[in-house]
Amino acid sequence: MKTTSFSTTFMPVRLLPQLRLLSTSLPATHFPPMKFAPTLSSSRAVPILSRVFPLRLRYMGLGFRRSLQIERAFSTRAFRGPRTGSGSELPRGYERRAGGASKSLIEDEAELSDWVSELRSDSPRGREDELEGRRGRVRERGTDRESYPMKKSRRESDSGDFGESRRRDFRSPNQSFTRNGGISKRFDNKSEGDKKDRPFPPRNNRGNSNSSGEFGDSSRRRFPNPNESFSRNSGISKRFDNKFQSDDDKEDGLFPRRNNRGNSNLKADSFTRNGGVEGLRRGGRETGKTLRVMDDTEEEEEKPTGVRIEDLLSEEESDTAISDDDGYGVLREKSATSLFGSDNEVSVKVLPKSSPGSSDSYLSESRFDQCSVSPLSLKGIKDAGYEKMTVVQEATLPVILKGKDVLAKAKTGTGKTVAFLLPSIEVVVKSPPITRDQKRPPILVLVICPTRELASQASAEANKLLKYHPSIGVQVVIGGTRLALEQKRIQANPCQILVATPGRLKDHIENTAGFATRLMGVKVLVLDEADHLLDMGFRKDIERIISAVPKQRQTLLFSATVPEEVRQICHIALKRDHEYINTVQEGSEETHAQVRQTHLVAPLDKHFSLVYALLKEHIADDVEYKVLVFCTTAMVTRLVADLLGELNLNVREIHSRKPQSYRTRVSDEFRKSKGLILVTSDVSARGVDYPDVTLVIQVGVPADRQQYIHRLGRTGRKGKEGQGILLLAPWEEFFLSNIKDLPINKGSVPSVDPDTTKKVERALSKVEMKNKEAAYQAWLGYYNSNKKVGRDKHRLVELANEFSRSMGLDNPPAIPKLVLGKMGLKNVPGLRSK
Ligand SMILES: Nc1ncnc2c1ncn2[C@@H]1O[C@H](COP(=O)(O)OP(=O)(O)OP(=O)(O)O)[C@@H](O)[C@H]1O
Repeated sequence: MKTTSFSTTFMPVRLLPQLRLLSTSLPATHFPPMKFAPTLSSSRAVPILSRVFPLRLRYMGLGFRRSLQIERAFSTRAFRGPRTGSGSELPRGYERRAGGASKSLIEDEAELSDWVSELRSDSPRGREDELEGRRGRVRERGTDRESYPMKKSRRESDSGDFGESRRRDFRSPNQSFTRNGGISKRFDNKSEGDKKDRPFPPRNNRGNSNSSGEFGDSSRRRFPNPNESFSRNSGISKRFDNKFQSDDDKEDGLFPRRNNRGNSNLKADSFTRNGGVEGLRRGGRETGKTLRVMDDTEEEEEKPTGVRIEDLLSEEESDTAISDDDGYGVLREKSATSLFGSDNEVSVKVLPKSSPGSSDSYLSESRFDQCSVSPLSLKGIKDAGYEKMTVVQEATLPVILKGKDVLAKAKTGTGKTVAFLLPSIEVVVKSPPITRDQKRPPILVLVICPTRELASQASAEANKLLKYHPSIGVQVVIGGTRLALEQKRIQANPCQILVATPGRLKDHIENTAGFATRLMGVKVLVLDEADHLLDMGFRKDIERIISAVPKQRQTLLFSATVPEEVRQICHIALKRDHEYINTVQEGSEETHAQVRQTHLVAPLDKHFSLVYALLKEHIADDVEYKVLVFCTTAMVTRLVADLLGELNLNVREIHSRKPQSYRTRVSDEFRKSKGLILVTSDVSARGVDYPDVTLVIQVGVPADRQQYIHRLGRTGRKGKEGQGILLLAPWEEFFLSNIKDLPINKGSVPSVDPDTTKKVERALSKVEMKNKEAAYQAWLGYYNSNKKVGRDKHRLVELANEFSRSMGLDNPPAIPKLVLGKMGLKNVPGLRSK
């Protein structure tokens, strides 16, 4: 193994402070003993290459690896029943380890095109959401990126923007709903009656799980009446209250004739949580770790440009491998008593494996007014419709209010945003108010989110909580708009709380006068979706941001997934004595029990028809359907949305190639709508809080286990019922080993009748050729970066051409030679170049 010593010779001067930061925060005693595997690289190209190639460090706990196989025979009925024994046999004292999925670091072709450019320009890059803004800047700066063919097609395609929505059914926009902000506190019984052997059991009796009668009257839920209008109440952030007017309202004839989802039978026990110590979610202390470069499921990848694994690791990362134990800060169990007892440390109690009745409740018995937050915040909380704390709020609030750094893990849709915002607001409340003569008032709370949607959502939630704090301002900087406009806005509207995406924030640090000074006031730094922000795609930006805020601060890291890598590197942001609060109960999965998960394995050429058939079936079952279809890349997303639009489904699309104004509009619409399908790339995978999503379909292999969990987490939020389907080709089945501890069942592939197949083929023939070409190229890029699929280039090209045929193309589209070269695919038989 070749080792190169780390040298600053090649290091840009501006990176030196970050290195200092890293080195001072890497005490040798901070990590458990580990086998040192990687070697180091000093090249400036390394961070870029490390994003280009899907390599990640893998850490593995000693001595335990879950071996339980979940291979229950699956019929479409099977997953409706209770999931006993589906992977809860974890020995005490162990936290579940993340699976060893390889992560594709090229999330979509935007990224692909950017890394192609990076290889030319050596400029740093972030991930999908950030990329779009940067592309804009790059264009402004006049680089040659425009020459990249995919960009060209994007510009062309974007021009149609929302008007391009073809013949999609826009019935929902004319409707606004009455939504009571009340919190759902019940699960609904799943009806076992009326079962058919199909992947989508009818949603009879589901009830809409809104305790205060949201849509309670089923007669009002007859959605197909496009003139029906509802009023909408709280529970939805202000920002998303804009009315969206559709341009189209066509009948597609796909709506069901029935709506069987009446009020539910309640299973209160499974939903409300006993506030006693018994009810608390706890995590066990981590034992030693072994650093590995790869896990069982991974093998050394073939690197197209001949870069070795060791070349992709930085010295900082390698250093972590030789540190010792106790690098994770304090892992303490929290109990409800800690909320109200002044300073007393809580009793430590590890819950046994999930027990009936405590499995998946997200609300605690503790009320907000029982804890020490300011009366005005309490008023805001009340108006937002929150009374009891969620489990993660109960567990983290007292610790954060004490000023401790926290790394918190809690399932999707369980209120993490309020968990970090509320105590942060309290810090502002206790700080001196901004005075008029302060030219550059300090930013006291800085919240970083990986996507624009998420940042907007967090700032909207903050505004809700700040309703009675008129002197506290929130601003959001997310890119997608011209930097100059944003500069003006943040200068004109002083704020103490800033919510930002990393790339745009970094831009402001570097280019906005006085901004860096304002950041020196930061008292609380929050990384939402922390594991994502700390992975290789964002790491450099995050390090830069951390170096721009004071060392004396409180840092909060939140996510639904905290893989070992993050535990290992969280010292980048957190103090040594931080607390790791894991509210995912020992023995319980990281996904929600009330979300039925299925995987279907079918040949690639059947996927389009299957997606259509699955959607049709779901729509027929549930008049209030609200579906997210996740695709591997932005261009594949566009293709699938085009296809479903041609098939007259009521569909929207969202991905990084859409302008921000469009993304915001579609996101708002989907948040408010029912009877709508949103086809999306991973811009919607994390954090986005769309209420009442009934089904999440993931088409093709997700980037990794975490992404699977986050995507699935768009349904089943706040304890509601939901369904997830993962559609894989046979050669993608390897991914299942990464999620084998989750309660996912094998589904029987529905048969697609010849008429449907023909209908889909006809619809595909109407999809624009350039969109198919772009999808093909993007598909190739995505799977090329997957270390399993991309390893065998010949096979990869065969599969890509299968994908091309599945789009109805006789010949695979030609790809620019330059792109093929950068993908390491030059001269691979079966590819056409231009
Ligand atoms: N105490 C509470 N009581 C009831 N509802 C709450 C409470 N706190 C937050 N919520 C609501 O729960 C929903 C989910 O919250 P949030 O989006 O913060 O979840 P999350 O845990 O961050 O999810 P994800 O992991 O997907 O990012 C939101 O609609 C929010 O308004």
